[in-house]
Amino acid sequence: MRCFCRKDRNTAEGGIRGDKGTKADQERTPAEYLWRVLGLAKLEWQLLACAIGLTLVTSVAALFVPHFQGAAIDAAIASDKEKFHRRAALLLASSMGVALFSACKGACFSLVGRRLAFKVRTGLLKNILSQDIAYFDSVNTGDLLSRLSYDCTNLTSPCNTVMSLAAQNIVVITGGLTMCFYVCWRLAMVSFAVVMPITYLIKRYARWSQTLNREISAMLGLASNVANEALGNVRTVRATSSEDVEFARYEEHARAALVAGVKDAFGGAGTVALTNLLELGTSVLILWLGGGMTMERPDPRLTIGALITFQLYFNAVTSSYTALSNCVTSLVRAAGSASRVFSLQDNLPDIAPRSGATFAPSRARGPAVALENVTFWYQMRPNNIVLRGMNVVIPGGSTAALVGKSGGGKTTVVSLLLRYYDVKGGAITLDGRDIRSLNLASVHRHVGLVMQDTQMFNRTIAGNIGYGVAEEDATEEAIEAAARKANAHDFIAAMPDGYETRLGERGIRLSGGQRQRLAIARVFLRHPRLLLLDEATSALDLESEAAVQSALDRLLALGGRTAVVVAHRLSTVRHADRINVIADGEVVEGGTHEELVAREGGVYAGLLSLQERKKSEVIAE
Ligand SMILES: Nc1ncnc2c1ncn2[C@@H]1O[C@H](COP(=O)(O)OP(=O)(O)OP(=O)(O)O)[C@@H](O)[C@H]1O
Repeated sequence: MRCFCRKDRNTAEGGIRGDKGTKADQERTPAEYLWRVLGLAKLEWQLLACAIGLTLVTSVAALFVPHFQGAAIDAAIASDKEKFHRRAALLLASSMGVALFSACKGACFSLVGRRLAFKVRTGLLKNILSQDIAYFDSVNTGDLLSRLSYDCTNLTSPCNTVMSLAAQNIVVITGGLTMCFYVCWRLAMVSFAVVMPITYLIKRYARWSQTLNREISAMLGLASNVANEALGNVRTVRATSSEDVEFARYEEHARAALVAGVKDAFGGAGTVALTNLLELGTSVLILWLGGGMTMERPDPRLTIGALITFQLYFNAVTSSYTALSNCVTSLVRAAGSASRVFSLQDNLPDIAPRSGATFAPSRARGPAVALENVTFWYQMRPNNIVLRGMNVVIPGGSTAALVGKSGGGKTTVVSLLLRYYDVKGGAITLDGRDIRSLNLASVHRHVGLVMQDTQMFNRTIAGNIGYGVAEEDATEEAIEAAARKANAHDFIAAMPDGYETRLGERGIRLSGGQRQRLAIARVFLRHPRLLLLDEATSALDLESEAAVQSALDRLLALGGRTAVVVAHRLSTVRHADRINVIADGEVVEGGTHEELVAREGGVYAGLLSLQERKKSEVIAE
């Protein structure tokens, strides 16, 4: 934790970060947390009102139990049978009332708690998904999963116990104290002197426990990240026999969480032991003083029944007080988790996905795209200027290629066109309108994307092709037609379950070329106006490349669209209307294939001859 705090906030992992930079993580006090949870609980007001009503009834009924118990004992000592039977019947009725009402009350609070947990969890995931891509560059998935599971549980689990216990115990404490003073004020004055030291002890422990629990959350987040990474890359782990290394990394973080948990457990046990000791000591004191009062002759100040009644009320008050203090402890502890959940839930992304004007490109041709003097760097590497005043003009309906050496900034241009990030200087326009003024969802509706490493979901093939397309457009026929155009139908039809075949996590049950063809089918189904192809064939072997390339050519031949093609292999962009050669974040050359080849000593001509030489070497081999 200390190392984490020492890191440069610009590039450190974790914390809340938007597209424009880091944001302060909000610290919440237990009171603020309580207020916030009550705000959420307000939405369940009918159930909550019912639960609180039942709590009051239960607590009042519980207050009568010791009274009837003491009265019955006094009647038994006085050998008054009739009075004894009446008191015993009242005792039975009040005990049965307590049992019944407390069961109903428990069910109501439990329902409120579960509904709260559901709201917090779903709200959090919704908010995580709307965060800026810059945020995902800086966090690890394990930490997010830990916030969604561990912190959400930690945050909401005290809710139902706290709300249930707080209401009940406040009634018991108020009523119990009144009854204690009513039965014997002298004994009451002596007994309640223990309250102060107990309060102090519990307060100290709660603060310490909060720090420890924040540390546990952070460590579990790190551990979960290691597990997530190791399981996601399990093939690499196996191929390099690194199971022990990954296990050791996981164990290190899990052990740190365990050590903090053990400290918390010992601290909690110590506080409970001291509190109990104080309570037991006071009980002995009550017995000693009260017993003396019952033995006074000829007029004892206290009957034996009254002493027992007092003792029962005192026990009820102290155990309610301890329960109430535990509520405070768990609230303080939950405040640590609350800050991790609510700070993320409150964070509005810098790039608002739902605001802005609707984008509607013409159906006849795709949108005109322009990069005007664009400057850009990534938040995580502010010293590495990726684009330095880049200018690219792509007329509507044309195909523009971006080529150049690795690391030049080609994929970054695609990310900016998708508005994963906002430019730091200059502007990107679609049909002359700044992309920042447009509604992001309406832009994405018209974009078809094929990346080098296509992402698939653990759903059926049909579900993957229809991903992100409105249900009415993703009919069986439309999906099959798209798959045929993408050269994917044959291999899909050869599978026993056809279009219903499940792909496994990240589409692991398909080859790279097959995944690419599904991605192309997905694009066919979307009828995009703007096509973005980022190194779509560069990770494939020659045979897969041919199948994918012919599907891509079919895609590019569709009318009414603008295309931006990023390619390593220059043969794939030969027919582009304009080829932009990018180096060090700038366009250093531009023109058609023929124009660029004709340029003596040009970068493109150099790259092309290098690639031709390599190809002929491979063929010769
Ligand atoms: N998410 C990121 N955070 C920080 N730096 C990044 C990020 N993505 C890319 N970079 C850096 O930005 C620069 C440009 O990367 P980019 O991926 O745009 O290049 P490219 O021309 O597409 O390369 P390639 O052809 O190898 O894909 C590189 O220096 C890279 O290290």
